[in-house]
Amino acid sequence: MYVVSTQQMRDIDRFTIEQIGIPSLVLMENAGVAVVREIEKRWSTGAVVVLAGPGNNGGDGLVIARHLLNKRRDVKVWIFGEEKKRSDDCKRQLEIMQNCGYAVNVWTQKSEEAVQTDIKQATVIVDALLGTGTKGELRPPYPFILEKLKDCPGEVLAVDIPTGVNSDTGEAAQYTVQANVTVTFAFPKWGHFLYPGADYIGELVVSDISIPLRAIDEFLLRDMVLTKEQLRKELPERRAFSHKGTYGHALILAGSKEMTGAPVLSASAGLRTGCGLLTLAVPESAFPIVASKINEPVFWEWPAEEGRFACGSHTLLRQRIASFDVVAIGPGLSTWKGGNNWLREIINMVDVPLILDADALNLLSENLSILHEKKGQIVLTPHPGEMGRLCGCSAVEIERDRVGYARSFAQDYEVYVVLKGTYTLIATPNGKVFINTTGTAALAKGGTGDVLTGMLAGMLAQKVAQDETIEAGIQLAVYLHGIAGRICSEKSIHATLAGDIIDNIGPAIKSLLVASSSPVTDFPGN
Ligand SMILES: NC(=O)C1=CN([C@@H]2O[C@H](COP(=O)(O)OP(=O)(O)OC[C@H]3O[C@@H](n4cnc5c(N)ncnc54)[C@H](OP(=O)(O)O)[C@@H]3O)[C@@H](O)[C@H]2O)[C@H](O)CC1
Ligand SMILES: [K+]
Repeated sequence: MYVVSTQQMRDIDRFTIEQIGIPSLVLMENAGVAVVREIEKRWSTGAVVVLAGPGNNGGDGLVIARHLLNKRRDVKVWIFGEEKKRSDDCKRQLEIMQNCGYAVNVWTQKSEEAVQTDIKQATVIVDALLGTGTKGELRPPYPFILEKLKDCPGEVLAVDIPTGVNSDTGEAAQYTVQANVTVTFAFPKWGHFLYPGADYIGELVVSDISIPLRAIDEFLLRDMVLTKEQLRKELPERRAFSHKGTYGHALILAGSKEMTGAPVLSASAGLRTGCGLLTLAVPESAFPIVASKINEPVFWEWPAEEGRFACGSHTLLRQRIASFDVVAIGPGLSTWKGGNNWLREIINMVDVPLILDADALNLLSENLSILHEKKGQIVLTPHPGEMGRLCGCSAVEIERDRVGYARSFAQDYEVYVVLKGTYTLIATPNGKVFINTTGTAALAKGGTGDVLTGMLAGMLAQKVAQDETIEAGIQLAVYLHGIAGRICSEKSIHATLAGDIIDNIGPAIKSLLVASSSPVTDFPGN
């Protein structure tokens, strides 16, 4: 499913109206009807209050009110903002309401009590105050109204985006509507997925409003939200007549004397994700402990220096490199003086996909230019702190513009960037960004990153062995990691361990194969 910026959505609207010939009022009618469908599905009885602003978001609200009144629902409508500021389509909708004989209350300072009473009595409040046209902190009277919404007993449905959330950056105003459900139109906007705004969205429903498929090519849409429907087709096949060689051979370089758990987590996750063979290289001083914890990988005792990978030991790798379909480096590695050179030799040698995680990213950040010496594709999996070190800024700055940092880094260095977070981003060397929404707070624990690295290695090994491109493999691993986390969180969001995620990779893969009735499927170009 494509995700768009506010400007892209505006351009697509204009194209649909001017070039395709669908009048703006038809788009608005479709938007309103789509919201009514969701209201009827969730709240088939009870009083409704529609709060409408002066722009087209308010216009949508008036359409919603009209259709609900046509169904004889108990609806109170309030319109806010100065009369002279009303958009043309909002004015049209007001006239239509009058022609239908339906009352619309116009907000004035004196209406405070009446609005408050209506809000208190409502089963559902429709927030059609401001949508994608919002700029900056909310001006009066909106803060007052939103303050009242905080204590309302009913639920809130936001039209397009909750009032107060910036639809591009996800910034939230001091007063922001906390929605239970947000119904957006045609395509989700970036602000639906970026923190803190994403926390105000509730369930997200994307509804078709007659935007034509042609708009996708016309505006070169390329950024996407990962969906089950799309990824299901990408899952590597498991054929009856096959053997372990069919599903690829992954090499993971991980661990140090002090960190013996990370290699185990990564290797188990890789094998559970389905690769045929996995070789786990660990420094020889860590080998006895690691080997006592896991049976399935092939082990490789790497010469050690002070309990971590010894420098100057690459000849061994050079001799064996051709047997691997993917290489992952990083979990539990630790950092050391000269480590950047150690990594540089590997980057120079490996011509299959190379995943760099954790301390491999920290070693890399000492001298990023080694990325230009790469022979194959590189996948970096930073969390915001590691991304900050790579970009020379703080994690806070990264979080302020996750999409921008991930996209430009991936393009500048021609690598894939998997920027971890509640909604993990995947940025590609050619400038696309994918967003994954399957994350859960259960994953906010040490070791889950090691699991993701293993899953990436396991999935990419299969893709490479089957001569497929790695982009979908990266998407699948990230998506399934989140689903496995979600399955764990059904038991306990607090108590989930990284190992539990591994145990649920199987159920996660299985769930991908089950068709869902996800509401975020009703959009063009899926
Ligand atoms: N394809 C679609 O997605 C369709 C979407 N529709 C709906 O249209 C809105 C966008 O409508 P627009 O008229 O562009 O903008 P809004 O209604 O969101 O808001 C404009 C008014 O809000 C005022 N405003 C802006 N910022 C603030 C603020 N911080 N405080 C108070 N008031 C604010 C603004 O006033 P200005 O003085 O700033 O100009 C405007 O009065 C979209 O979200 C969808 O819901 C279409 O209906 C169908 C197609
Ligand atoms: K809104």
